[in-house]
Amino acid sequence: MEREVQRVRQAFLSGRSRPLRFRLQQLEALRRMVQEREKDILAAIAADLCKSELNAYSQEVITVLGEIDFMLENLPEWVTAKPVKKNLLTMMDEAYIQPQPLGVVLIIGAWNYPFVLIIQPLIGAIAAGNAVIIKPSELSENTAKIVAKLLPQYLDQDLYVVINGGVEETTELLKQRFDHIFYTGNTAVGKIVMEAAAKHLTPVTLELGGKSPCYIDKDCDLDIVCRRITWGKYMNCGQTCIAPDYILCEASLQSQIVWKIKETVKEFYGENIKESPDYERIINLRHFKRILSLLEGQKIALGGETDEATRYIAPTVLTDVDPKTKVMQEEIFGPVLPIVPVKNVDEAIDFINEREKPLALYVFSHNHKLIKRMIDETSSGGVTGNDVIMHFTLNSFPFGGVGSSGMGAYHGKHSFDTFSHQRPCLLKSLKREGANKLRYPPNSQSKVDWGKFFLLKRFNKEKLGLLLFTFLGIVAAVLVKKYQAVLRRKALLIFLVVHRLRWSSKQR
Ligand SMILES: NC(=O)c1ccc[n+]([C@@H]2O[C@H](COP(=O)([O-])OP(=O)(O)OC[C@H]3O[C@@H](n4cnc5c(N)ncnc54)[C@H](O)[C@@H]3O)[C@@H](O)[C@H]2O)c1
Ligand SMILES: CCCCCCCCCCCCCCCCCC=O
Repeated sequence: MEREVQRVRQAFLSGRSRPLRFRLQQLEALRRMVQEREKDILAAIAADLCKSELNAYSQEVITVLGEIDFMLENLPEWVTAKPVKKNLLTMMDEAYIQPQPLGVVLIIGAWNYPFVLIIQPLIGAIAAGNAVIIKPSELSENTAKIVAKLLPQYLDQDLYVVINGGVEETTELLKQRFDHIFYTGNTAVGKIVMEAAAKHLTPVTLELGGKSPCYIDKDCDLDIVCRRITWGKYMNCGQTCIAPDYILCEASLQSQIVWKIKETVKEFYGENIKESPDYERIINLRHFKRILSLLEGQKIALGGETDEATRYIAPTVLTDVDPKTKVMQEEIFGPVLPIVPVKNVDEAIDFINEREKPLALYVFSHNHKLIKRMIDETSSGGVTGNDVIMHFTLNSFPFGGVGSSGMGAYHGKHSFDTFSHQRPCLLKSLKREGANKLRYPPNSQSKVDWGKFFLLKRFNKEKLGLLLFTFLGIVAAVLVKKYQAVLRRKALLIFLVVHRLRWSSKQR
């Protein structure tokens, strides 16, 4: 493992991942890989999650292709150094911020969207000029294998490396030194990753999970609300990090919600859900049993049917759920939707704020003010009002959690920033040493006063104009009387002294 990381580091140190042309070419090659090997990729995702290829394409491949195109379009501007505002002490210097790659990045992916969750951060890491080691989830083994097979056929083989394996391999990998670790998965392992990273002071991005609440106000169109919630909750069989985890609403709305979700389930998946190509299965037996244990002692208002052999759990709704029960203590990550009755929006806000900060928050209402209030008075990674999931699709948004749902963010420019160091660069001349005497010892009150003037004085536009005018006058004088260098310095000095004295007297 150590040798593999060393090999990738050597490749990074060769400098070839840095030029813009190279980054664009690698991103184009990645796009070619996705387009040319689409069938293999979709078959792998389909095998891992019992997912139709159409769904695999719309949930994973579209996002990846969109992200590559967005990077290709914007990268030339993002890599360009950006000049910054200067102060009086640096006004003659060059000052800019230059984004630079961090070095060798480790990307650890989760199984639930096994392709997009490793390829989307990879796109950002390549765009920012890094070398990358990718560790796909071992639970989605078909996708892990196809990615390990295809990437070396399209990308630089020493800069971008896939390492497959389980907990043992990841643990070994985490002992190595990286320049950034990007982890997607559950919060408990997130802590393990952060602890390992701390040993090398490696920065981390943690894309974690949590219980994402969904508040339904009585002032709304329940038909539409329930259709949108049904889509986001049962997509990928509930195994989506930003799926609505539970509903908060007034008790009287529960029966209508159950009825409307029931009707929508029929509309989406037909009479026989098991036969629907659009309804997936639980990833493995451990998760299947974990989800079943959440149903114990609950009032099942819809669904509840299961089949262990195929790891099928029907779209399920629980009503009158007690917040102290197990289903409300952990992230469900399955097709089970508890409804917790609350008296009103105040109680819903308190309920959310008494718990860990979620990855997503959803609120449905015709009342725009109520939605705004919910946003202002709670915290979560992201919010969608009157819909679910959709904020994930907008690559101008930073996607990530807050508090126990994660730290850092990615997508679009935010990925580029996550994998870049914003390096401040100040380029001075070896001339004009006279001005520097101010900061050299021995110090004196007069020097401190000058320092205050240079660093604290704010020039408004008028004064800056006057300064520029004087400066141009001096330059003109210099041109005419080249030999009168002494005079030029004196003129500047007089101007500055007058200004400083006026400023000091105003301060007193
Ligand atoms: N925020 C997001 O973008 C996002 C996306 C998807 C999933 N998630 C969250 O991830 C969770 C589901 O994923 P998961 O955690 O079951 O995925 P997982 O089991 O695939 O684990 C994630 C990664 O962690 C590694 N790992 C597991 N145990 C480890 C250990 N002890 N030490 C080191 N590495 C270890 C795995 O090899 C894998 O690569 C949910 O909580 C979900 O909300 C978050
Ligand atoms: C048939 C055309 C469909 C058009 C696409 C519609 C948008 C689909 C959005 C799917 C988003 C998938 C969410 C992935 C979340 C991954 C992170 C958490 O697990």
